Amino acid sequence: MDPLDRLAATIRDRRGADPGSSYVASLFAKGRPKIAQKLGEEAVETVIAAMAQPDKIVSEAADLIFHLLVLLADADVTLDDVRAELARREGVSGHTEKAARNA
Ligand SMILES: N=c1c2ncn([C@@H]3O[C@H](COP(=O)(O)OP(=O)(O)OP(=O)(O)O)[C@@H](O)[C@H]3O)c2ncn1[C@@H]1O[C@H](COP(=O)(O)O)[C@@H](O)[C@H]1O
Repeated sequence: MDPLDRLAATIRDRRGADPGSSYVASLFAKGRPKIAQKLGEEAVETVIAAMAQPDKIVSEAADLIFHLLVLLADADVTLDDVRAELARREGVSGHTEKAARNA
């Protein structure tokens, strides 16, 4: 199994686990606003790394993706849902999509 799918499955399995022994369960227990806040913080940290600390980009991107997976699980959205959306967009330039939206 792809490591991302494995991580997503682990995160799903943490629903209802003990928040004292699982960081993911502690995020679920705090609720979506806290999960969304953490995702935003990790996004900002990734941006800062990109601009000023390029050696930290990989680690910050991993934190970002991890917290995105927690948010997706909390919202009952699967990686396959996201893959399907990306596949739907495949081959459509962002410029073309924007022009169609604004027409
Ligand atoms: N990939 C990760 C992962 N990446 C980052 N983190 C944690 O995410 C947290 C966020 O970083 P911060 O510096 O913002 O943490 P913090 O200051 O403690 O957070 P707050 O006090 O602000 O809530 C840290 O505690 C990291 O350890 C992760 N925690 C867990 N995983 C994976 O999730 C699995 C399940 O984890 P548990 O639920 O803890 O068993 C693990 O086996 C790992 O595979």
